[in-house]
Amino acid sequence: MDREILLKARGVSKSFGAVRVLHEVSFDVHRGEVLGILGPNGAGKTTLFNMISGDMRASGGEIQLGDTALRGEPPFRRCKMGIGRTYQIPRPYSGMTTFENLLVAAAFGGGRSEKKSYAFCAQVLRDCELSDKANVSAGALTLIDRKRLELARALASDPKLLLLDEIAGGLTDDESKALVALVRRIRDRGITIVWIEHVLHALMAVADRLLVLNFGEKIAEGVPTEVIALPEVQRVYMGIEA
Ligand SMILES: Nc1ncnc2c1ncn2[C@@H]1O[C@H](COP(=O)(O)OP(=O)(O)OP(=O)(O)O)[C@@H](O)[C@H]1O
Repeated sequence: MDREILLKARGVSKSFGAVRVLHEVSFDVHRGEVLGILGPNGAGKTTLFNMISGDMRASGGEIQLGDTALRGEPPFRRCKMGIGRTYQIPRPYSGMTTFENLLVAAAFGGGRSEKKSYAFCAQVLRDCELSDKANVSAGALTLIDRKRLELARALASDPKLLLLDEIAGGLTDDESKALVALVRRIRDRGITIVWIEHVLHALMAVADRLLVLNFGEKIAEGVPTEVIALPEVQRVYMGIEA
């Protein structure tokens, strides 16, 4: 695998008042990989995404995309720099059609003429198997299609780095397999992915490496099969006493 570092996080911390939710978390994301993030509820996973996307300001530490420090950059600038993300609670414009939602996201990511945006969004729709829902109002989509749309919206901003926040929950086995196949296709197109997911088998099917958080601290990082076999990971994540 190419070991070039696309995202570098060093000592990232976040507190809400006296409550510390992330403590000195450091890791690298290599270009072209899928890094899975595991951790029990409240471990700080989404907060970590908020630090990367700029939705929240870190209390300490540094994050770099390539050679560029992200400190002080607002979310829309980070999006234009190539960071796309999904949200645990999807945020489509429900009154707009699927295609219109993508056009808005593409305009936010920027850099394309209107004509090129149309062609690009049509391609993203095809990739995400949503072409036949292009003119359906986002509010009327089924769960799997809402998840596809959330992913498609992030892709429409043309990211180098895609942050996926729990997109596999609540799906049937077949739907979750289809989602895993889609994540693989996105990775194969050269987009680097960080995926927070509780659905372990989905994550294990595609992640190149895993990082585990517990109480805001990194407790493990490495090859997925080795990481999930660690006694501490078994204890905190799977509730298994070693
Ligand atoms: N805006 C906020 N104000 C205060 N506390 C917050 C805020 N956002 C998150 N927290 C707290 O920070 C901790 C970490 O939350 P976070 O959502 O990052 O966890 P998570 O690992 O993503 O959990 P889950 O798997 O349940 O989504 C939790 O205790 C949460 O209550």
